[in-house]
Amino acid sequence: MMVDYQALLANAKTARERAYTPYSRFKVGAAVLTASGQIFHGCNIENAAYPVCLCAERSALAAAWSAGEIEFIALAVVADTPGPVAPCGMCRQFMFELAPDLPVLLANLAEQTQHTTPRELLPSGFASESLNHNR
Ligand SMILES: O=c1ccn([C@H]2C[C@H](O)[C@@H](CO)O2)c(=O)[nH]1
Ligand SMILES: [Zn+2]
Repeated sequence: MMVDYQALLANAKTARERAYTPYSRFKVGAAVLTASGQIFHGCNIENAAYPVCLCAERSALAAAWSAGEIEFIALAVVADTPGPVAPCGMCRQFMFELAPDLPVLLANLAEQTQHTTPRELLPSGFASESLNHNR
């Protein structure tokens, strides 16, 4: 499937506007294109108990997955950062599990971009094959 990254990034920017960030004031948006051609949005949703905060990347992938859209084509993430936004470690692990080779577009509002994948973002990532119960 040909991916319209400009459109995906525009969706991520729209999602970013919906972020709930009373604590950090740092808004992040994400958009994932699935095999059916649908786009699912994600934004960060914070909490007074800080560790409960949900990132935009996990929000978007969970929205798609919960809708039964488990085949991801591409993911865009955007924030108001000096360069392309850098996903947190938890999101890197989360993305690595569900879609290690998913094309990921990291961007900022000025549309400085970086194309990458979860595998590239999390070298030597922990995966289910590492678990004892598989041996
Ligand atoms: O890639 C990122 C980086 C940070 N955040 C969120 C978590 C928290 O709500 C805020 C500040 O870290 O930004 C994301 O959603 N995605
Ligand atoms: Zn994160």
